[in-house]
Amino acid sequence: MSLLQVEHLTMQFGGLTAVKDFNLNLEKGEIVALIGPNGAGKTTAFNMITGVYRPTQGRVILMDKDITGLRPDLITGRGIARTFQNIRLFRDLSVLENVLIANHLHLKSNFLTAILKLPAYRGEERLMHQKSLALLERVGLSQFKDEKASSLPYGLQRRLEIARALATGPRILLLDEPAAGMNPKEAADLTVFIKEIRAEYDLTIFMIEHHMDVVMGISERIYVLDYGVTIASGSPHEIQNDPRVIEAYLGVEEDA
Ligand SMILES: Nc1ncnc2c1ncn2[C@@H]1O[C@H](COP(=O)(O)OP(=O)(O)OP(=O)(O)O)[C@@H](O)[C@H]1O
Repeated sequence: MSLLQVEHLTMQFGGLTAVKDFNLNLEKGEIVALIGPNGAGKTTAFNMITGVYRPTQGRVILMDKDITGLRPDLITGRGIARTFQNIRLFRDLSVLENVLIANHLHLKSNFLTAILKLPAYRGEERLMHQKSLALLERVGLSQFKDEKASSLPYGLQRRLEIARALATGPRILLLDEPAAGMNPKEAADLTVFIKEIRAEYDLTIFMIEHHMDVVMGISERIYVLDYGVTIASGSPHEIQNDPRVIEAYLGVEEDA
C-alpha cells in the first residue's frame, strides 16, 4: 500500500485545464520531486493534494482513506504539511511564536479550557513550548528564538517555514520551491537539511523545485509536468535523459 496515492487529479479553471489526469504514488520514506516549466501546474497539484482546491476530478488517498476535498487544516491534521512558494511566516511574531502557533493544531484542550487557562491547557502549553524549543534547536534556529521572523536572513526564513510545518507532526511534507532565491551554498545546505529531517522525523517528502542541483541531488524519483500533463516520471538519470523533458524543460535556460 502506498502512503499517498493520487488518482487522475484534474483541475479546471474556467476553460483552462491547469492539471490533467495527474497520478502519483508516494512510498514511505521517499523523496520525490515535481518539476516543470513555469505555469505547468505544479502548485495547483499541491493545492489539490492539500485541500486548498477541490479537484474537478480525481481522488487523493492517504493510507487507504479518501481525503479528497477535505479542508486544509483537516488534511494537515491527517499528516500532510506543506510550505509555500512565497514564504508565509507571521513576520512580526518571534521565531518561537511562529512555531508555537503551528503547534497549536496539536493541542487537545478545547476552546473553553484554553481561554480559562485551566490546568490541562497550561500543562499542554508548557509541553508545546518545550517541543517548539527542541524543534528550533534541531533546525539550528534556537539562538534566534526571540527575533522577529522577518529579521532572519532569507535562507533561515525558509528553514523556519519548514520547522513550522514539522511542528504539526506530519508524515508527508510538501515543499513548494524550498530553494527559491537561494545561492548555491544555501541550496547545498538545504539539500543536506532535507535529508536529515527525513531520517529524523520519519518523513516522506514531495517537493516542487527549479534548482536542478537540488532536484538531482536529493530525489529518488521525479515527475515532470508540462502544460498540466505528466510528460515523464522516473529516476533522476531517466529524467535527465528523456528527450521530451529536455525539450520541455531542461533545455530551457532557467532564471530561478
Ligand atoms: N486560482 C486560479 N485561477 C485561475 N487560473 C489559475 C489559478 N491557479 C493557477 N492558475 C493557472 O493554472 C496554471 C498552472 O499554474 P501553477 O501555479 O499551478 O503552475 P506552476 O507549475 O506552479 O508554476 P510556477 O513554476 O510558475 O509556480 C497557470 O496557467 C495558472 O495561471
